[in-house]
Amino acid sequence: MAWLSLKIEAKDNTAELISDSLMDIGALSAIIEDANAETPDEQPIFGEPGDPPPGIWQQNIVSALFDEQIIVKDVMRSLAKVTGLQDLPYSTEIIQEQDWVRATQSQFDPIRIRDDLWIVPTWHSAPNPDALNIVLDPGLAFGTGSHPTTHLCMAWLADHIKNEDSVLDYGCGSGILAIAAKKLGAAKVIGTDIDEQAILSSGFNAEQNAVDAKFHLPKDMPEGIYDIVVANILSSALSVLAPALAKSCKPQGQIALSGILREQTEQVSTIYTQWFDMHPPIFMDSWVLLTGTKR
Ligand SMILES: C[S@@+](CC[C@H](N)C(=O)[O-])C[C@H]1O[C@@H](n2cnc3c(N)ncnc32)[C@H](O)[C@@H]1O
Repeated sequence: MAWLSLKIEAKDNTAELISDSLMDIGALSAIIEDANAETPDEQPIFGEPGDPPPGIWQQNIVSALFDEQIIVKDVMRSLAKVTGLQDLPYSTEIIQEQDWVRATQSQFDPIRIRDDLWIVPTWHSAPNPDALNIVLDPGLAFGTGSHPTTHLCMAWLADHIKNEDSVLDYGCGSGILAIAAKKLGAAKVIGTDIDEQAILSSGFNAEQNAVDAKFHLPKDMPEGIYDIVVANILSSALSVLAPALAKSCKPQGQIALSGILREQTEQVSTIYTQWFDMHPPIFMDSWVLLTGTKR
């Protein structure tokens, strides 16, 4: 058995119309991807809950899967009729049946943060069984460890957590940073996220790693003040949350902030300087980690 993959180039204001229309025409699936993915022009979009729908990139590829027997010219003709869009550039490819589970799993290898700290998908054996291994399945919540911001936060936690520290993970996603914090020796770890799915995933992942960390929606958070506050959220949220995050950090405690693009370094750092002595930024690809000590 084989399928036909049809890829259509689309501008930002037509991608969704094309994708929906392809499903109406009989596609088995249709997805929208950044046409500049994995190039320097890639546009990072997190799609945070509560944001206006970020939707779509400026240049998109709409990828649809059809039965191999489909006549592509007919599909393109129907698409033009339904959408009013003529002469859309497209390409096709025949996809042979494969073991989809294995194909998906093969995209996720263990991720090395340091020699002694790894993120290991559940179906892999640990490359270094003596390391601190965080066992994680790529799930619905953000935080598989492959993103530079997660990597930056985790490496920083590994260098700074002391036994008996209390840690707040603000925007916990999959719970990866909270779990790392606990495995690195923190005495008490709490995570929060506005996304209910993230709270569920975090709890599940903590259990899978046999660590005791608690996760709550912001409205259910117990009062608390922490030695370390880590927040890997977008800079807009970090700016709004600054007074609350500062209040959650003990005097002489540390804050670690990421989700910030290089060009936003100055802007975010200036806000946090009100409460923290900020340290030199640490960069990875287009991203930055900002850290500071509470005065
Ligand atoms: C970039 S992910 C980080 C996930 C994980 N901590 C990591 O480092 O990989 C950001 C998370 O912050 C959450 N988030 C966004 N805005 C928030 C807010 N105002 N309060 C709490 N969580 C928020 C999102 O739902 C998302 O799960």
